[in-house]
Amino acid sequence: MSSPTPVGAADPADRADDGGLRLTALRKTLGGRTIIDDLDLTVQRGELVSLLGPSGCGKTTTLRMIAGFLAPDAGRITMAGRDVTRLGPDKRPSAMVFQNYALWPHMTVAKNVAYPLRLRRKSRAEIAERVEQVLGLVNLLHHRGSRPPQISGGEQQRVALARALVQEPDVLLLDEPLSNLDAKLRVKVREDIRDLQQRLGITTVIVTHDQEEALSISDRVAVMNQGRIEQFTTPAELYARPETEFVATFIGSLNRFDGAFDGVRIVDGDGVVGVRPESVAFTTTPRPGALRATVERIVPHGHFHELRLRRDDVTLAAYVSGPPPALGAVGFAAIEAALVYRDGRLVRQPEAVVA
Ligand SMILES: Nc1ncnc2c1ncn2[C@@H]1O[C@H](COP(=O)(O)OP(=O)(O)OP(=O)(O)O)[C@@H](O)[C@H]1O
Repeated sequence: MSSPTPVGAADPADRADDGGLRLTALRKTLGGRTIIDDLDLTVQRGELVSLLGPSGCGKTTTLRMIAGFLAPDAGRITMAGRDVTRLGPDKRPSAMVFQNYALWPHMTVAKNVAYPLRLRRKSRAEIAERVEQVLGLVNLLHHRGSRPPQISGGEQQRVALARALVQEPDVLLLDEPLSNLDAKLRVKVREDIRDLQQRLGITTVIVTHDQEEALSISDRVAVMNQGRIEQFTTPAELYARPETEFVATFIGSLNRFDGAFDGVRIVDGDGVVGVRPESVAFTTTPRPGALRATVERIVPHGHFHELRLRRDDVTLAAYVSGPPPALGAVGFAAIEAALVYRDGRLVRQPEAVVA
């Protein structure tokens, strides 16, 4: 028998909360459209979670609600076990790094970083000490007297990060933190962020539309689609067992066929079969169930090649390591594993087929 929870009593779910971040039944309507719909998400203390999804799926809206810049229409947000749903950004134990960094161009790096502490009326001595400490953490001590326009994009990003960290937040929020950096710097900065996040053990949520970025630095990834979370799991699990057709298509590359899979080949059926290019083996000798196909295109990717194979009106992407076959060569494409979806949901685990 259950009794109603008395008003003001702690929610049992909160007591189980280990101190991270919890979103419960979050909802937001903007311009007459439901942008976020009944969204639940639990981020453990010290965990790094990415919100990943296509443009317009509601990632930034979710992050802004977590930060307190946007009020949800319904639902609850707790941080470190405390309900913060009705608190403004400055009253929450969270700090945000904005996509455009939002630095004051006329202030020095040190003054930018000190800014949130000055707002909180910390003493001069404490401010000086904490600013030095955090500039050390992000390797920017030598730039403490520079102004943002005088330093590089990557350095500006570190100033923005330092300005968030100096607040010693329980929850660190980053909105597309790497989108303004060039490809090479992006990889370095994302590793730096991950490194720092792990060293400080800080609960972190990152918004990104870049799957490689999300998969490479996150403990878990929440894939969003049209205001909902499609799947929330580890990067490895997300890739190996995408639970919906949307996730399978969004993460990595996929050969997509209408039909069913009999363990060796695509057959008639009312589902969708997804085959990763690395699950297609291309050989010169026939194999049971393999499709005779021609190498129509070869794309080098450094340590592997991507082949486009054609048989009549069917094309198939395959990855091969080692020397690629010749263009126009005829061989046999065998499907070694497949993901099968019905009504958009995974119905069968990928399986290896021994020929
Ligand atoms: N103030 C607003 N009024 C009306 N619609 C809005 C408002 N703010 C955002 N939206 C809409 O809400 C949807 C989600 O926007 P949001 O910025 O959260 O998406 P996103 O996933 O972060 O996308 P992106 O990767 O492009 O930044 C979009 O369709 C957007 O047009």
